[in-house]
Amino acid sequence: MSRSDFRQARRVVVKIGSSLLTDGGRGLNKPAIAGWVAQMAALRQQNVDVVLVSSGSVAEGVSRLKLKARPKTLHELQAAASVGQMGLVRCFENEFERHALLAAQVLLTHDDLSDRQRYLNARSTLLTLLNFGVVPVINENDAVATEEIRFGDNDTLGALVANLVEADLLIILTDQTGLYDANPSLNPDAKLISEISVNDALLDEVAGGSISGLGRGGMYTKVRAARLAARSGAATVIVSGKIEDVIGGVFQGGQLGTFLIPNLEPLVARKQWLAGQLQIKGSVTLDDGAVKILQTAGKSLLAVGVTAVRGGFKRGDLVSCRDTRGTEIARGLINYGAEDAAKIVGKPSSEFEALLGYADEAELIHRDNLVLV
Ligand SMILES: Nc1ncnc2c1ncn2[C@@H]1O[C@H](COP(=O)(O)OP(=O)(O)O)[C@@H](O)[C@H]1O
Ligand SMILES: N[C@@H](CCC(=O)OP(=O)(O)O)C(=O)O
Repeated sequence: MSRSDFRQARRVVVKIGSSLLTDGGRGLNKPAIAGWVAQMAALRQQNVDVVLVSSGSVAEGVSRLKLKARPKTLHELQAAASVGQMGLVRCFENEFERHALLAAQVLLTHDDLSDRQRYLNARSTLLTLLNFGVVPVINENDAVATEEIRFGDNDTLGALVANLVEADLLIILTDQTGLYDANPSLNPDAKLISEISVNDALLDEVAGGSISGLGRGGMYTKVRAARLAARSGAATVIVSGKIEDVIGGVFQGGQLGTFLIPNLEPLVARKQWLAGQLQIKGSVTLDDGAVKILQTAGKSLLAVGVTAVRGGFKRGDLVSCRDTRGTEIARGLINYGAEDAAKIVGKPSSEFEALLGYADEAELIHRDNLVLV
């Protein structure tokens, strides 16, 4: 993969760090935010889906509450984040509105992405927002995220969101030009790394922590995020948010910041990621027509093509799709639990509501969540 491929990206996650957003802790940098929003709006104009992961709630809360320093206790941090998040969303909403775009606040905790059912729910919500042309503005749900369930840094959250929505590109905007071969805040001779494979062991040596006291992870969590994002095939660029039209420049393949090259093609990566995610919890038997459609047309699996259901799986679990001889054809994340799936097999989605009393997705397994074996 090379930078010129970024132009083909259909879905981009932009992550903006605390120190940038709050201008080194001096309160929200509104002119800069206006600039990034304009750049994201330009991507939307080109029909590229944009998801924003924005930090800054704690830093903005500290500034609004006029605290002298970032609080140390968790409850004070949570209170500061709650105050600051108001400022963040107000600012983003105003700015997106100028470009006739709707934004949506989505606050996530680690649990939301590790629990299969909530993972699927979060995914459906985000994809639905993107279908509506809305820009989701995501942050960690700091008010309730206790130590055990924290992502802690938004680089990790950005990468998990990139996995969740299967983004092609993760752009991490920070206060440095990119990743250097040593921390440039401490070493004036440090040199910028323009491109490097996410697998390169050098990364483990050069990526240090944050020293500003505003951000949390430094380059260490950004490198880890790039590796996580690469698991579903996304490329990552770590770049300064201060460069003019930085988002557009990266998207056009400009030599900006550090490009962390994913090690696998998106499709292969996605397949491995899905397969490696979980244990198989059950199986569904497909009729010959459904087998053919899955194998040749890359379509979603509909209940109408399923003849039987086995196992005690829940919504969001990984199930194996087998032909009538029992040979595995594909595996994927199923949208209905075993009990409900058994009620709708062989039926068109128009009958789901009458059969179940509710209707969720029209597909039993969406093609994005399905990999051929
Ligand atoms: N090798 C490196 N190259 C660049 N910056 C580094 C490196 N190692 C550590 N850093 C630190 O990482 C910081 C950026 O991360 P962080 O403060 O968490 O910002 P953000 O809020 O954008 O996530 C830089 O300001 C720098 O001090
Ligand atoms: N959720 C926290 C962000 C954590 C954080 O500081 O992240 P980052 O600046 O990206 O290293 C907040 O909004 O303040």
